[in-house]
Amino acid sequence: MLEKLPAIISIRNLEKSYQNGRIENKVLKGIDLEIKPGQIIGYIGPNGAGKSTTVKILCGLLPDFEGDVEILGFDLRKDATEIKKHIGYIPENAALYDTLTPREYLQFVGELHQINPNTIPTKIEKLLDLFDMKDHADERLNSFSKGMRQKILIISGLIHNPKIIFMDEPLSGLDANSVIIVKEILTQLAKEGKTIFYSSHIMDVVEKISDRIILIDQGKVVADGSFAVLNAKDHSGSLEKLFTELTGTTGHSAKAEQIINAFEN
Ligand SMILES: Nc1ncnc2c1ncn2[C@@H]1O[C@H](COP(=O)(O)OP(=O)(O)OP(=O)(O)O)[C@@H](O)[C@H]1O
Repeated sequence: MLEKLPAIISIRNLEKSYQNGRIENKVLKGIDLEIKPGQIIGYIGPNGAGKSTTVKILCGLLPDFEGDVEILGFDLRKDATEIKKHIGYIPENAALYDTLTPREYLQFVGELHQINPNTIPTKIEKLLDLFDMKDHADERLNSFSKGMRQKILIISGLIHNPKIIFMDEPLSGLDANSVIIVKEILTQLAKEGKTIFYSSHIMDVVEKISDRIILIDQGKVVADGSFAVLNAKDHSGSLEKLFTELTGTTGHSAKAEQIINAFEN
């Protein structure tokens, strides 16, 4: 069934380099992916693997890349503005307008997305209530904790009902109840046909919510499949173990001991 659906995101030979002075740092070294609609894609990899770079490219924030990307049938190079209408981006941290209140900020974001201004307040009210933020609706954002800011960021990424939601470590700073709510929201959104591209280091969440897990290391895809399929190949038992086996970072207790020794001696 899923095989027959056209890809909602199609990535061919994606490459990206950063120039650090005279030195070129090639971060993505040929990523090929076809992503079908209505799935939660867990995008994982070690620090510096190129996850945020991929997400930023797909959201049209880094136009300088090699390869071809099509999103919703639009060419990312030519039609980034059209694509941006249909996607939501929830980064780990983002600059919010600190002097605004959540109500003002979300109204502004809603209007940028050209939602009918009369319907935005009802939407905001509902979303703030769901995230337990109603009591803070008229306080300035500069007084908010990290988790409270993250909730506003999540709402602002979803307010225009995007078809594809890109999330880069979105649970950062959220308390246990909020994490459960966001996990539930993502599952529901995928059931409604939304596609979620979810990049994170929190392995147990990725393992639980993802229909498909893509592991990248040093700019290349090193594993791709559902957890059940990947686990059947590897028999690691958990995504965390699979991650460490495939990215070659074992011997953690010896490393911890070396670090402690380095401080003590
Ligand atoms: N603006 C930039 N200028 C130069 N180099 C960059 C820039 N952004 C990222 N890099 C480099 O690109 C590589 C990949 O970074 P990226 O943020 O995509 O990794 P990541 O997989 O998201 O890592 P993490 O898990 O630590 O967030 C790193 O080596 C990083 O130093």
